[in-house]
Amino acid sequence: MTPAARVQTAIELLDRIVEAARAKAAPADRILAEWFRSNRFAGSKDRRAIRELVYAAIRACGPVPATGRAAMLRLAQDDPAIAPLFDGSHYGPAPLADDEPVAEGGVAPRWLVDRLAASGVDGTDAAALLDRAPLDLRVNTLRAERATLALPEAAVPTAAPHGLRLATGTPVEQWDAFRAGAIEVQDTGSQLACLAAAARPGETVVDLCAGGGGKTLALAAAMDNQGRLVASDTDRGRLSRLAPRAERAGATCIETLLLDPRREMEALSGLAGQADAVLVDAPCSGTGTWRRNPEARWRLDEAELARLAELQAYLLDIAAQLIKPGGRVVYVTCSLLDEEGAGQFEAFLARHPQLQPQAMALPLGQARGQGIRLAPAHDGTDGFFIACAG
Ligand SMILES: C[S@@+](CC[C@H](N)C(=O)[O-])C[C@H]1O[C@@H](n2cnc3c(N)ncnc32)[C@H](O)[C@@H]1O
Repeated sequence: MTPAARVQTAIELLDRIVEAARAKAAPADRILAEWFRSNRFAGSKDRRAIRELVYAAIRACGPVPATGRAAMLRLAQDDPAIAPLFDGSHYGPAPLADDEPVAEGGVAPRWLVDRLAASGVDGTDAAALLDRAPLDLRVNTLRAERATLALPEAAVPTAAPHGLRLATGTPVEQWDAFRAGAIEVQDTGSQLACLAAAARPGETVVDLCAGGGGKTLALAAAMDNQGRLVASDTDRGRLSRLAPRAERAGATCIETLLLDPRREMEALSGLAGQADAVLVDAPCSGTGTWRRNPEARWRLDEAELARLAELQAYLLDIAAQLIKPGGRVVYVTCSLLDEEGAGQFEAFLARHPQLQPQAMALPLGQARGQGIRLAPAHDGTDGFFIACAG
């Protein structure tokens, strides 16, 4: 494909991504994957270039752009190599007309920029939410040790006790160490959220919103496979991805538990007052993960944020029922908004005066309310709010 044809393809894909974001339909990654699958003439260099253009254009637009072309013209303001490719060549974009609309730049839609600023995230802190994320690994201590693990490429130790960092795009999934379960791909922030849970061998631990088990596997390693680790979620599809991952990782202490939304305690009743620790990695806006998923900021609206905040409070209250006296609730969201972080946790503590905030020994982050906030600009991790009460 010519460079101009790549730009035109990226424009057409952006049109689909914008439409899907408005309709809360397929995410950008899936739209790209489907296009690549059904257009085999695009070689690996074309695919890489198109993906780069699409994601750079998504990052360059704050609010949802009107069209893919307007989004690409916004990117062209930052990248002087793009405008000359609007040359009307075969398969390329039509030449530029006078006064063509250019999409608005910025970090996010205005209402969301305001919410972030109200949570103390603005200027360079806000801009860093759209940085490109590095590739972080967690060495699985059930299979290997960071100090002695040999990998095909040199990796830099991170602040997380078992963490390593590599350049984005390193094909770790093809490495023997990955196939053997010695390493997991996991952002440093996620690893520190698991560290905050301080799970120990022999404990009863509930990972209430376990999803595909990214954090469950880290908890199993911290417990050295000794004790009871219950991974629950309401999403059957996500939860079903945990078993093969656990097998690869050699994690044998995990039980999965599928929950019915709004009837969670029916399945969890046997654990009421039993858990040493409950990790609540709650569904959230994901404002801390825009580095990986920049299009998420086009999908969020105020009603959705309010729905998520209500669900987070509800899940925290379930966690409070599950811990035994002296047990702990560890609350995590990959969001930088106070309504999903410090404010949410403060309200939880107010509803449960028997619980006190607990100190967490984390090597990164800044205090925010009764917890700790990790941020791309300050910590080089995804954004997270992490807090513990017991
Ligand atoms: C942030 S994700 C969890 C990610 C996961 N812990 C990991 O590390 O890979 C939030 C999860 O909460 C789940 N969830 C949503 N509503 C829930 C509910 N009522 N009870 C339990 N889990 C719920 C979602 O299905 C989703 O998997």
